[in-house]
Amino acid sequence: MSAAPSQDGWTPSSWRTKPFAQAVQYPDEAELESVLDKIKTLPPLVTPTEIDRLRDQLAAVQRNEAFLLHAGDCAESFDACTEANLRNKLGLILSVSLILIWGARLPIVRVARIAGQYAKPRSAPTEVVDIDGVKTEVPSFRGDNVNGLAPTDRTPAPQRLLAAYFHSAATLNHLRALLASGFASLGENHPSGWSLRHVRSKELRAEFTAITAALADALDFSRVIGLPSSSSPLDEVDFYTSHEGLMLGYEEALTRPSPSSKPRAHYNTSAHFLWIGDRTRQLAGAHVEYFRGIRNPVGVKVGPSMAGPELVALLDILNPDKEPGRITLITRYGAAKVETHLPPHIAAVKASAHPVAWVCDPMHGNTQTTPAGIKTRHFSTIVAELTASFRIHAEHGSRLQGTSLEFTGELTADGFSVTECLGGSMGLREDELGARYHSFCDPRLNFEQSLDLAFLVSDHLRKERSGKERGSGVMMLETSGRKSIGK
Ligand SMILES: O=C[C@H](O)[C@H](O)COP(=O)(O)O
Ligand SMILES: C=C(OP(=O)(O)O)C(=O)O
Ligand SMILES: [Mn+2]
Repeated sequence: MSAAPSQDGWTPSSWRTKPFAQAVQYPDEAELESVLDKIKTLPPLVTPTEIDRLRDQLAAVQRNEAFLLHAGDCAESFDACTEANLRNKLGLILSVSLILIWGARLPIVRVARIAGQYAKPRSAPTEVVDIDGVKTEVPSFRGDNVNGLAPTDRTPAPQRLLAAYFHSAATLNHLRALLASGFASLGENHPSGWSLRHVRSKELRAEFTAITAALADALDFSRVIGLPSSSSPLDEVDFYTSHEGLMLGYEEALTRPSPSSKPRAHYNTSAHFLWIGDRTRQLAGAHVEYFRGIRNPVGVKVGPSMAGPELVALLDILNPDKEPGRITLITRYGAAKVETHLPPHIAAVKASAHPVAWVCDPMHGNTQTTPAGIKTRHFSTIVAELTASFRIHAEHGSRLQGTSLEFTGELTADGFSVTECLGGSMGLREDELGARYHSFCDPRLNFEQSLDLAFLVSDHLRKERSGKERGSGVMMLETSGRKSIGK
């Protein structure tokens, strides 16, 4: 167990005296406190040992010895917590990480937005919806742990926090069981659960199969010549969970002192990694106060409204001891703004000598609404921000060390992927968005689009490794996806 940094005045509840952005107003505060008291008695979902291991691995990301894949749903829902969905989601994150390993020849640190990603900050506190033909203003949907998606179910209900705990526990239990049963194995037990049976593109299937076959071959070769190795880069796979730390009452209830460290360190045991959203990162606010005291590695969303000095002030509060592995900066400016905002942020952080992992979230700055009122993102814009981020880091003597994506491996019963983002190799069109739009909040890349993106990033990392790319040109900017991966 690692030593705790000094925490002057911090307690798991010291956030309660600070201004709270995106606050949820419960009609019955006493009921809320009684639900939180119950959660305080429930067992932790993850352990300090796992959390410390992730922090060490993120320190390796900061040293460019690993690459971070942070990905999953914008908002999980209780109803989507099914065996099929969890297999498909785990399958996608493992597939994408294999593709990245192939190109980068680096370990991929997998941190999923799963097993607790239920709360959503919103741009507007209310929205106008149609209820029985009448335009009615109702509170916005804030995620399954706050209120219901149905317009008539928008009153925040404390019992939903308890339901979130149990859905997180069920999710985590199933993921751990799948991984312990060889779900990630590339060997003979390779389950079809994360094969690409449903992917209709022959090209995608062939590329992925070639990679897994080559990896299996390499592993076989190491075995024959007697190198110690596991049977797969994904055996005994490290897989971590994360969510936005928004509902601080819930986070406090799962914040537990580690028995073995002196002074006592507090761990948020609801997930390995938590992040502060772009809407709740006020220096004097409740979220920053809470986050500064926990030992977990912390993500910070960095949007276009963040000023350089403010970013450094935030780092000073969250990581006063400049501890490696503690802070991951997740930049999300939008393709049109990255050029303006990323360079000064790189310069400010460099000058401060704060160790950080730089990660690009190419999703949240690139949301658009179609004329039909559907929230979507275009694959090409996502690629554009990611491309620019790789290049800008290289031009400024820095390095992009990971990516944060909203994607899902979720399939319909008849084996079709969701239709929420435009473009990609399947060339998804605006008039097709309605077909299988299942997201409760932001549009996610579907299985095929996620593989498209993985091949692009993998190819970039491969070229960079072999010295063919020096940070310019990088990934191609096609609206319809990739050409073919490099050999
Ligand atoms: O996931 C991020 C935010 O919660 C989301 O983008 C907000 O969406 P909104 O602008 O529709 O409120
Ligand atoms: C709310 C999110 O993003 P941001 O805070 O960057 O808008 C998110 O990642 O779901
Ligand atoms: Mn989102």
